[in-house]
Amino acid sequence: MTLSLASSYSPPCPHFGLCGGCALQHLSPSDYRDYKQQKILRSFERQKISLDHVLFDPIEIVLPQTRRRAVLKAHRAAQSVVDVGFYQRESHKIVDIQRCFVVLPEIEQLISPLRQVLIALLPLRSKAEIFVTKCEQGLDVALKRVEPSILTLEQREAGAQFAIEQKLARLSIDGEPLYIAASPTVSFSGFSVDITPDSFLQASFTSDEWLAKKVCHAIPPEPQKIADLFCGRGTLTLPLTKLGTVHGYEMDQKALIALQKTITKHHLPVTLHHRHLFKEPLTLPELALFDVVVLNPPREGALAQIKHLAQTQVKRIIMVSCNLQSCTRDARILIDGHYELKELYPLDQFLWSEHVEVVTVFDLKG
Ligand SMILES: C[S@@+](CC[C@H](N)C(=O)[O-])C[C@H]1O[C@@H](n2cnc3c(N)ncnc32)[C@H](O)[C@@H]1O
Repeated sequence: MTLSLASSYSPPCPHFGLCGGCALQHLSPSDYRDYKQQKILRSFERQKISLDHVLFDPIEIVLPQTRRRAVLKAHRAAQSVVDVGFYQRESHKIVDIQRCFVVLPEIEQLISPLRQVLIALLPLRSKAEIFVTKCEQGLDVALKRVEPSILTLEQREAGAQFAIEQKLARLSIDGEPLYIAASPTVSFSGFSVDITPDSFLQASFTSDEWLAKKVCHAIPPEPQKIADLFCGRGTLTLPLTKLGTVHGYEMDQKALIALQKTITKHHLPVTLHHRHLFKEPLTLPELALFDVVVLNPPREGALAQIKHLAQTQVKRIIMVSCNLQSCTRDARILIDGHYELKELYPLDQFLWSEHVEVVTVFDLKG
């Protein structure tokens, strides 16, 4: 399918075409679904991976107004003018937005008050980034690239006043909390985990639940010894504890400390390991200790780890990938090793973008 901005479907967002955020909003819902589905098929074809005998579900598309995090850009263009929004496509010019149809309504509603408070906080002609995350206690807002030491007492008071009026959970400025009403947490499968403004999180609560459901469903029924590689703050680790004992591997220390706090509080059967899995992937003897390996690497995939995994006898490998290119490359290596692809579940968690998330399930051959 060719993409053209002259498509007859009318995009809902008034900023479409200028804002770089939602490149595919001009496609009708059915064309959009076909486009994503074809994109997945083409990626697997490129690696000559047949999907003929694979359980391949139709793509699950998240609803608009469900994204729980936005990284907004701001620019104080004049004395009383602050632009707040996203970059234009292939540009560092900010589109000053009034509407955003992907984020949660409460994040959209914060944009206008944010614009007002930034008039007080941002020096003239300076720029900032604003991380807004929905947590269990409200919104966690972090301004970055604003030097906190140069803020006057009046500016700090304006910031705190804004946080109180908007009922924020926390407001921080370049890593320094200016106001904390409650320590922000996100709940995975009913377990609350501390977050920081730059924590890795899946795009929405729906994504957490959908991914956890697909991964848990692919775990065989008898109690399992499970490795969760690239475990982050436990989006998958915590739901997996209902199905066996889990070993989580991750290189982000802050994420591990937050997850350990939750594990200890609830006496969960999880052991965490601080590990750089690109430099030091799990070895064949280490992998032999597990019945199932779950991995959810960053965009570049997990080449070094996959090369080891392809040679193991682990019964099942479940891979959650956010990049079709690295996903299919790594799938090809597993298939050239001891594994066959059995199941493929796609998730469209970044609505109207080119991204696709996929869960793939591999079983040991024969
Ligand atoms: C796509 S996220 C998945 C996190 C978690 N599974 C989740 O669903 O929230 C990838 C994770 O891999 C971690 N990571 C990135 N590079 C890594 C490496 N070389 N070794 C170990 N962990 C790494 C990141 O810190 C991040 O938590």
